[in-house]
Amino acid sequence: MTDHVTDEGTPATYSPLRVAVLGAEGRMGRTTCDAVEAAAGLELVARVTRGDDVAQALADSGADVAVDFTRPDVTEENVHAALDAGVHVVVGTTGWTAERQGRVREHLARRAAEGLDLGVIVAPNFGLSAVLAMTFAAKAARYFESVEVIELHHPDKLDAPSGTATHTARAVAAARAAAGVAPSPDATESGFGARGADVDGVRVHAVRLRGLVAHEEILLGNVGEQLVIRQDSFDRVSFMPGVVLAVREVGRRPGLTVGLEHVLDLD
Ligand SMILES: NC(=O)c1ccc[n+]([C@@H]2O[C@H](COP(=O)([O-])OP(=O)(O)OC[C@H]3O[C@@H](n4cnc5c(N)ncnc54)[C@H](O)[C@@H]3O)[C@@H](O)[C@H]2O)c1
Ligand SMILES: O=C(O)C1=N[C@H](C(=O)O)CCC1
Repeated sequence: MTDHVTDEGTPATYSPLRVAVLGAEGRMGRTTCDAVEAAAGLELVARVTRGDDVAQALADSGADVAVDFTRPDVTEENVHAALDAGVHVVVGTTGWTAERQGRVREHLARRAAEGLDLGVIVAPNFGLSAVLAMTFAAKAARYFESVEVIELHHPDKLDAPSGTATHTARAVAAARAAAGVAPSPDATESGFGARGADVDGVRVHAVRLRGLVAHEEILLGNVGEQLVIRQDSFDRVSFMPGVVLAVREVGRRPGLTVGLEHVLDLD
């Protein structure tokens, strides 16, 4: 494992950071391969696709960092394979429950006890507009009586609600709980299916529509006023500066980091 990068992403002593992309034939995987190939100081050493042996591919390529854009049902297995191979991991795939995060923390602790400090960054959204929207929403949440989240995505998406909306709702709920704010008022007695998912007490609504990529609105309401925070990713290239930043940073951050806001020092 080598230490390769400066803040600018320019190698101090030139030795490119070797990157493997898992899910390389998917929508995000293809875009990530292009971004890695275009980024200073990064070298794309493996395009790992479904059916490949992840551990073998990482070993054969000598990767320093694996980037996972696969599926919610395989991403945890890929992370454990990468940690076994001594490779840092950047994860964009969704589906990271508290239990999954806990198992990865335990695995990282075992590796650290063996003398290998590895980093894993899990980010439900690498888009700057999305990370800022979540951060602003969490800051605003304590000042409003009501808050609900609407996420809007392309119809080929496998999971609902989105990882971004789940992360947003959890952050909003935590901020309101810390401030002692009561749950959003809701007199609903029937038709609960129309009220969306309940994420830590925050209602989250999922729209799937052809033509969309990834979008989120956080609605905050008081008597006589409303604040709407909205972000739109119109193109998957919007995620790439965040992905490249995480790839450069992950080796400097041992342990599990959940959310790009921590890497951007927005927390
Ligand atoms: N964090 C973010 O900013 C962000 C942005 C967009 C999408 N996502 C998430 O990324 C994930 C992928 O999204 P997508 O639109 O690229 O999906 P996709 O279906 O286009 O691509 C997933 C790819 O992974 C491959 N795959 C499946 N199992 C695999 C395995 N075991 N090893 C290697 N490859 C495997 C599939 O064959 C497919 O090519 C989703 O969970 C999505 O929600 C996150
Ligand atoms: O296209 C997707 O799928 C996306 N998934 C992430 C989520 O679930 O939040 C991020 C946005 C795009």
